[in-house]
Amino acid sequence: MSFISKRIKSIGYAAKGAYLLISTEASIKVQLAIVVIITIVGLYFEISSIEWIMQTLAIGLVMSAEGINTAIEAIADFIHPERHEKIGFIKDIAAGAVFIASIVAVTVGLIIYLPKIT
Ligand SMILES: Nc1ncnc2c1ncn2[C@@H]1O[C@H](COP(=O)(O)OP(=O)(O)OP(=O)(O)O)[C@@H](O)[C@H]1O
Repeated sequence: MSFISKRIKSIGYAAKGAYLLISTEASIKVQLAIVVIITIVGLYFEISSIEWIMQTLAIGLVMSAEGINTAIEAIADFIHPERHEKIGFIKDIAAGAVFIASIVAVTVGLIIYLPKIT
């Protein structure tokens, strides 16, 4: 198989993964709803290109972290379905990464919108 067709196949698997994430993970569905709301808010306040870029990066950061967290949870449950202190620790730090990304995203949102509503 050529380099190009291999890469195209990989993009197909990745797109399938994104679909699986959106169709199975409740937290990603909530984040997608937030994407729709924040996009409407951005259009309403006519935010600048830089603000759109910051907002898009913040959302992408959270959703990517959530996807990786979901994958880590799935691996943990697959390799060790029973409760174990180490599995709890691994899941907690993976969730911690999503928490940090979410704080960054909220901070970006506050920097963009607080001056517009005060
Ligand atoms: N096998 C386990 N052993 C020890 N602690 C666990 C185990 N599974 C989960 N936990 C604890 O429960 C928390 C929640 O884990 P869980 O896998 O249910 O994730 P979640 O955030 O509820 O995600 P989701 O709703 O997508 O499944 C973990 O962060 C960890 O503290």
